Amino acid sequence: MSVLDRLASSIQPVDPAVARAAREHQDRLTKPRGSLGQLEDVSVRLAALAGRVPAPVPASPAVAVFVGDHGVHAQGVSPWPREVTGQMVANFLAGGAVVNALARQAGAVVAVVDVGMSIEASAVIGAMPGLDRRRVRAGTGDITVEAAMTRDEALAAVAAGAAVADGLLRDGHDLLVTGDMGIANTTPSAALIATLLGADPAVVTGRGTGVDDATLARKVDVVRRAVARAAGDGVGAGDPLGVLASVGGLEHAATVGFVLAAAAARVPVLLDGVIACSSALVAAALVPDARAAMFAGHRSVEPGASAALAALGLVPLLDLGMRLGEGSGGVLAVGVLQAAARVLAEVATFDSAGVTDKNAADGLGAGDA
Ligand SMILES: Cc1cc2ncn([C@H]3O[C@H](COP(=O)(O)O)[C@@H](O)[C@H]3O)c2cc1C
Ligand SMILES: O=C(O)c1cccnc1
Repeated sequence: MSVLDRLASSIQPVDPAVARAAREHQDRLTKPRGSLGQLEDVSVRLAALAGRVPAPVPASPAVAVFVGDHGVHAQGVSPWPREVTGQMVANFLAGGAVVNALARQAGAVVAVVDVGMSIEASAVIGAMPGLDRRRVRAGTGDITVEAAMTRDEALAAVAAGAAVADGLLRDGHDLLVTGDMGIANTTPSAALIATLLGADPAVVTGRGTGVDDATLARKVDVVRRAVARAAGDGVGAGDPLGVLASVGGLEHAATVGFVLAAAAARVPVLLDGVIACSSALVAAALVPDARAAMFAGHRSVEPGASAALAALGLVPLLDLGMRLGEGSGGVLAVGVLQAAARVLAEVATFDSAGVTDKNAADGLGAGDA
């Protein structure tokens, strides 16, 4: 049985009756119905995922930063050299990156996982204690001319990501967050989104680290060529694993496995930016019920992220104009997700607190207030 079959068979749909019970309980809390906006929806989704009302308040978050390099870097889609992938890995392990600071703020641990660093990137860091070494191959192929990786390599990276999630869950973590590092990885993210959604590359390709107009134009053309090359190889949206292998990245594949393993364990997984959103599209295409475990941490500035979130039916918890990756927008949303769960678990009801409930009398429904 392949890792995908195993994950798919262990992901069950949520029980709509639990979601209804959570919504009814939310509507009895001492506040005007709907006054907590999206927090109410998140609390209902968390309860449905947990299979009980209220859901437990996540107490131990963990972010996994999956690292990979990209052959398409040779096309000039990012101004940053590949070595930066490795240098940032050293920074993560030393606790000095943005994701480390935000994870400390959120009380989250940071796992750094090499699933696809290039030789150039790994050469700059040497032996790195603390790095979780699960490299499937040293960087992908240039997606404008060849598949990023083979299907077997994609499956191996999916398995690596799932194993990381399983390990974190075994260690007692109850909220997972996706993270990524890989210079040029916003390009395969756009290619995944364009292919899976049938979207125009010009609409879903963004500036990544902040490329100039000329580089953006080249990047759109690169994504267009990658999508066309994949189609020429007979790979289309109906074959999500094929799309992942053809135009994705190793950190994307690992993120797919990470998200699916969270869904299998009925544990919420906070998605970060465009790399995570493109990976989540693949995961949802493979196993639609996995969407129940997905929560969008934030709305990345990258246009592809919004396109993917809309297709997934996810509303981001934060919208701060961020465009970093690493898991930064995911860990920043940990407190919001915990707050949503805490409200449903701890706020008194009109009955228990002896507060007069005008909601029903006024005919106010959820969303009206
Ligand atoms: C110093 C530095 C830290 C980062 N942390 C995340 N990224 C982010 O930027 C990269 C993707 O953007 P592009 O496709 O334009 O190369 C990824 O490594 C992503 O994680 C970083 C990028 C840099 C340069
Ligand atoms: O959306 C993201 O996560 C992102 C955006 C720009 C560069 N790296 C990552």
